[in-house]
Amino acid sequence: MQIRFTKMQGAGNDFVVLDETQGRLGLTPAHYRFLADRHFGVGADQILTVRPSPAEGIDFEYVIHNADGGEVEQCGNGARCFARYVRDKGLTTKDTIRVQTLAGVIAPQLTPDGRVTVDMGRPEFDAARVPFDAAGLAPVAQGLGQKWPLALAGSAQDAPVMVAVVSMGNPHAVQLVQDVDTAPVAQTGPLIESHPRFPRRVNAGYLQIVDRGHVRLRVFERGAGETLACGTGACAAVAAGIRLGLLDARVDVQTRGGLLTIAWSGQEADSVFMTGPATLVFDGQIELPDTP
Ligand SMILES: N[C@@H](CCC[C@H](N)C(=O)O)C(=O)O
Repeated sequence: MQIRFTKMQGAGNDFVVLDETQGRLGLTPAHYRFLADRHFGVGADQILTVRPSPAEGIDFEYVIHNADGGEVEQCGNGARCFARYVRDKGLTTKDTIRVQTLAGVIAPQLTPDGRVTVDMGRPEFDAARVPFDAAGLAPVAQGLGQKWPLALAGSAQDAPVMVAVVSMGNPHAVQLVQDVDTAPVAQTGPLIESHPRFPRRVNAGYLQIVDRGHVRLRVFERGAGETLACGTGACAAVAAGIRLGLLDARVDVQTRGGLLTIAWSGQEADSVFMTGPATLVFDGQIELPDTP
C-alpha cells in the first residue's frame, strides 16, 4: 500500500504526519515503526495521525505513536506541528484549534509571529496518578514540591537519582543536573525509562537551571530515545522547577533543537502554556511493506 505523508519538526523533534480525516489507513504498530525508521523508512521520533472531530465543540482528534510503535497520550511539539499542519493543509481556517488527544482536549493557537502556543492542561504531581509507585519511599520536600529517590540497578552510580515526578498527560521523571552537556543521558535514560516504579514507563528529563527564567533541558523519551526536544518534557521540567521554588512563572527552555517558552502560574488548577516553532519540512509518499 502506498501512503502520502508530511514530514514536520518542532524544535528538532521530528514527525511523520498522516491525514486520516477522509478515512482510516489501518496501520499497525509495525507500520509506525517502519515509518519512524531512519534507515529503511522516513525517520521520525513520533507519528502523528490527524482524524476528524470526534465530538461537538472539538475540531479534530490527533493520535500519537512513538517510534517504537506504541500509542501514547500526549506530545507537546507534536501539538504545535498538528496545528500548523491543519492550517497549512487547509483543513481549518481557525487560529485556535480544539483537539482531542488520548490525554484530553488541548487547544493549540497559531500566533502572528508564526509560532504556536498550546494550552497543555494542568500538571499532575500526585505520584499514583503519574503513575509512579512510591510504596516504601520517603520523598524529600523542597518548596512546594517533592523529589523521590530512584535506585538505578545496573548504573555506575551508587546513590539513588532524585526525581520529581510529573504527568502532563504523559509521565515524566525530572532530575536536576549541573550541566546537561555532561549529564549521563545515554547511560541512565534507558534505566529510568523502564524503571519498575513507573508501570507505564516514563520520559526521563535532565534539567540544568541557568537562572530563574532560563534552563537547559535534555530528555530521553519513552519509546523514542533521546530527542532534540520534548515539549511535554519542557512543561514537566518547568512545572517541577517552579514547584521546587527554583524558577519563575515564565521560563525559556533551551533544548538541543531549539527554544521553547513555558509559562505556568504555579497554581495546581492552572494550565501550563508552551510556545515554540512548528515547521513543515516536506511532503512525500512511501510504499508500506507487507507487515502484520
Ligand atoms: N516528543 C513529545 C513526547 C512524545 C511522547 C513521549 N515519548 C511519551 O512516550 O510520553 C513531546 O514533544 O512532548
